[in-house]
Amino acid sequence: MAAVDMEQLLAQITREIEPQIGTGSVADYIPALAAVDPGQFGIAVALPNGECYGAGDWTKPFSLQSISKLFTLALSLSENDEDIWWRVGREPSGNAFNSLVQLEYENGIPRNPFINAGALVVTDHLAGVVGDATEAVLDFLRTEAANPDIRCDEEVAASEEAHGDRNLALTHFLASYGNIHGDVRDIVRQYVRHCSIAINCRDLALAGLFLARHGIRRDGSRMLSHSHTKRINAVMLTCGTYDAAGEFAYRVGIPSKSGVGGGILAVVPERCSVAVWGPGLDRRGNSVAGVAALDRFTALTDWSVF
Ligand SMILES: NC(=O)CC[C@H](N)C(=O)O
Repeated sequence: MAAVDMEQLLAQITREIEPQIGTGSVADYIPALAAVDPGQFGIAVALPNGECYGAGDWTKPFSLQSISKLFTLALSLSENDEDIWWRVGREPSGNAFNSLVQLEYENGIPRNPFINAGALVVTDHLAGVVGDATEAVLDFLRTEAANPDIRCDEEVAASEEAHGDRNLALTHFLASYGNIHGDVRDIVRQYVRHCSIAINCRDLALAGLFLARHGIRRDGSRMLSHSHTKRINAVMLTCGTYDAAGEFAYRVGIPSKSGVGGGILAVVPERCSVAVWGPGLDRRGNSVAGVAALDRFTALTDWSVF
């Protein structure tokens, strides 16, 4: 698709979903996120050659939140290290992202890396390899987006840590099964800090391009094998939008990972990565305007994995 077409397409999508912007409710269990103006919306598309197009508030930073789970998983697998799959599964949970109930009857092995329990285990695993999982994610995002200014929003991190009983409970519970190897408080802190990274749609789309390029990074080096990339995309499709993944696949049809900051990173293998942001969430925790925009994007381009 020619450059000018992509710009027109994104402007058209932004116009079409206008009635959805500002609907839904902002995440209020993290007080710093509750203060975000819900009437914002941005979309960016990055092409495999590195060109990037956007519309709306696409250069305005928002809280990465659960989308960071995608980067911790990719970084964990990047050493050709499959050990993580002994500690976390690959099945949709059918439960809320921060649910505790499944963990006990599944003996401390979280269903997948994209629910909080699974991401806490992945953070612990990555920390064991690289030392600090947050720094590893920041370094990756800065390099792929060519933006050294990407930072953790310390106010969001402090707010989340101050209201972090559930994540602490999950981590202690995982530790009781031997599925956390580091210090519980330190792992929760690293997890909260990579969730609290502030990023805009442009930088996020660029950082997600490796998934559209079968594991190749911005500088041409290979981060993941073709097969590992395909598998991450598969887990995104089946588990990336919490317990709405079935409906999301039906409506949108491309691998995606959402976060309660209202962002969604989506991938069309070989064609593009797309980042959308709208802070108003539906009851499952996915951005209302973001899902609507991706729905229009795949309908208008006819790009889908199906
Ligand atoms: N689904 C999300 O985006 C949740 C991430 C958030 N940091 C939490 O742990 O609750």
